[in-house]
Amino acid sequence: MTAPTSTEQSGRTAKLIDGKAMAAQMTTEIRQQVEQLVEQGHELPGLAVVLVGNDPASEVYVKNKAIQTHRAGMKSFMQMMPESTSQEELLALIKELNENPKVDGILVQLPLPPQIDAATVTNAIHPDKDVDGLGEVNTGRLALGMNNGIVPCTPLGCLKLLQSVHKDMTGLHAVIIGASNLVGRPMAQLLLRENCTVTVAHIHTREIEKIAREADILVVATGKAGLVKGSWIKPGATVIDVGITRIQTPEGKSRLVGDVVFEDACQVAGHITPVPGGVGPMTIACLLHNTFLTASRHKVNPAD
Ligand SMILES: Nc1nc(=O)c2c([nH]1)NC[C@@H]1CN(c3ccc(C(=O)N[C@@H](CCC(=O)O)C(=O)O)cc3)C=[N+]21
Repeated sequence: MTAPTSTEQSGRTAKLIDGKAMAAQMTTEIRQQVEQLVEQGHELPGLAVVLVGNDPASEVYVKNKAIQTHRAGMKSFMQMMPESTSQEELLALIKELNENPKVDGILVQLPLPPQIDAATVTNAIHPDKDVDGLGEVNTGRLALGMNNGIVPCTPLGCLKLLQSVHKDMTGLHAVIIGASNLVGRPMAQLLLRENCTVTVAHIHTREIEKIAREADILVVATGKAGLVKGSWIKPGATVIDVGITRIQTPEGKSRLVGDVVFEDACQVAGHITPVPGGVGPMTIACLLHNTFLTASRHKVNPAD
């Protein structure tokens, strides 16, 4: 890459990390693996997605997951439940899905209505069908550095995006902004496993801008649109933007933005993921990957 000269006006220096293309490639590979499994006489892998309530954004995501599941040649089971569903009713459904041999993976779309405790529900999913990797067993395996667990989809997608830029992350300083169970914490575990020096910054962190600027790898997962400005980024850093917020434009339309001010960050970063087209599609591709993984374990090595 040639360095931009001072005469270049809006010299976008950052290279885009194309999550959409990587996800499409992964989906094609999974489809081929599914075909091999079927040729060996096994049934199609099946993914059950449970949606409670009718949040329009969640409905879009869940439908998208079903479309991608079919694209990978796998079976999808959609379970829509009303907003008023009790925790007992949801737990009863999960028990049924745990026992159903056609179901290899179970995902309960978050967030859940207030009468339902997300942790209780997540832990009710059998660890071998926990394709979100959010239950205690798979969380524990990741924390212990074991490689027989299921890794949560979004952090796994972020890792694959990072690996497309960095062959070896040993010794790099990775700063993660956001400490959620869904993204920040498992991301920290994965980057530790890659021999990074890991800092997790969160809502109580002091001098967060200064810490962010020390990052060779900056993963932002706060859900706060435009939190990270260009000035927060070390020149040449790799930036992974996990946030997705739908905002209204002055023209009365809506568009998706990330947690990073994209245009500004492009002037400073070395590599950056766009929103949309970055982490989102990789999250779904990793869900398909996890479903294929659990299906192979159920079907090919049922004793393991
Ligand atoms: N149990 C559970 N597991 C999840 O993995 C989970 C969840 N609950 N609840 C909600 C979040 C959100 N999430 C997304 C996945 C894909 C896109 C995605 O494909 N985004 C596209 C744009 C989609 C659009 O146009 O709206 C993109 O970024 O290019 C976005 C968001 C998974 N989540």
